[in-house]
Amino acid sequence: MTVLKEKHNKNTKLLIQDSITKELLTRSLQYLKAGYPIHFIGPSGAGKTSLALALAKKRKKPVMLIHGNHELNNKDLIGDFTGYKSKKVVDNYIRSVYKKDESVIETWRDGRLLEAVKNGYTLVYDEFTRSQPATNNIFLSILEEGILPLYGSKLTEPFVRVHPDFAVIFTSNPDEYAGVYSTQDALLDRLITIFVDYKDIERETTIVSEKVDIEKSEAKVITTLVADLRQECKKDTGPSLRASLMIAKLASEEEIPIDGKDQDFQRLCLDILAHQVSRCMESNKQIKTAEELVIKACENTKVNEE
Ligand SMILES: Nc1ncnc2c1ncn2[C@@H]1O[C@H](COP(=O)(O)OP(=O)(O)OP(=O)(O)O)[C@@H](O)[C@H]1O
Repeated sequence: MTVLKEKHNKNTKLLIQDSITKELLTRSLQYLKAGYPIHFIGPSGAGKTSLALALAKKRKKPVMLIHGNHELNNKDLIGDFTGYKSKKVVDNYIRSVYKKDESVIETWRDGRLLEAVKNGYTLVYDEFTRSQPATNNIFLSILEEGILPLYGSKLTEPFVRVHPDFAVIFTSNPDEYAGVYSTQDALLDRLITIFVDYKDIERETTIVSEKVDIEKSEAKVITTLVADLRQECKKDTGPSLRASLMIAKLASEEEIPIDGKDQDFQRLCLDILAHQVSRCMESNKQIKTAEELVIKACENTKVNEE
């Protein structure tokens, strides 16, 4: 017999604002208001993008989102000619007179950065160090001179003035992460860089229990287990809050008991955590060692009713 549990639809997109997060958002908003760009840097899954989006929302201006990647170029940022529009008028109203007027014009589409700069939007440039430093150079003129140069765009005006309401929030992973470029000092020098680290177990537990339909004591089992495994990894690597949220969501939806001794729960933890933990291992039996660590961490868990 299946017992149907009543599930509440929790908002998985919601940013849980504990006092530390609230204070950080308030400070950052003040810096933005004073005209300084914010840069959240920290390990994967620490909550930088969520913070950046929540901060952008607080400005109550339209938000433009750009994701860094090594193929991003000035055409994506400034804009490009997308094709041609032609117009032909043939006038043969009087039979003895034949008049033909033909014109072809190129059609231009603004890039995301140009649109944000012109209209005073809040730009969230997520993982900006995944774009090539040369691409990001354009931000030097925006932040220093308050202009967006229209390099190589064939447009008649050489630059666009930055709208006074324009603001930018960057996020990035530290330099040692795979696939990121080091940022030019000149750009970093113009940003207020705030380190966003993993949260402690209490804060992660509150987030997991607020976002997923499980008890706080159950959320704590998961976040403690994940934090224990994170200890096995070097600084800034290892499983994050994202892994805790995945385990909690799947256990809740699949009705898997949150019990470290339960085989289904162990299987779920292995699937979500073992590969990530194995990447931190130096032994030549990485995956096996990681799996053993995950099972050990599961078996060490205890549910305390709160
Ligand atoms: N304060 C919070 N409240 C609710 N959820 C949060 C909070 N902080 C982080 N999360 C959740 O944790 C997960 C990871 O957050 P996010 O994507 O913002 O991390 P990130 O630091 O940008 O990671 P990456 O560097 O991998 O892009 C997301 O599912 C996000 O919803």
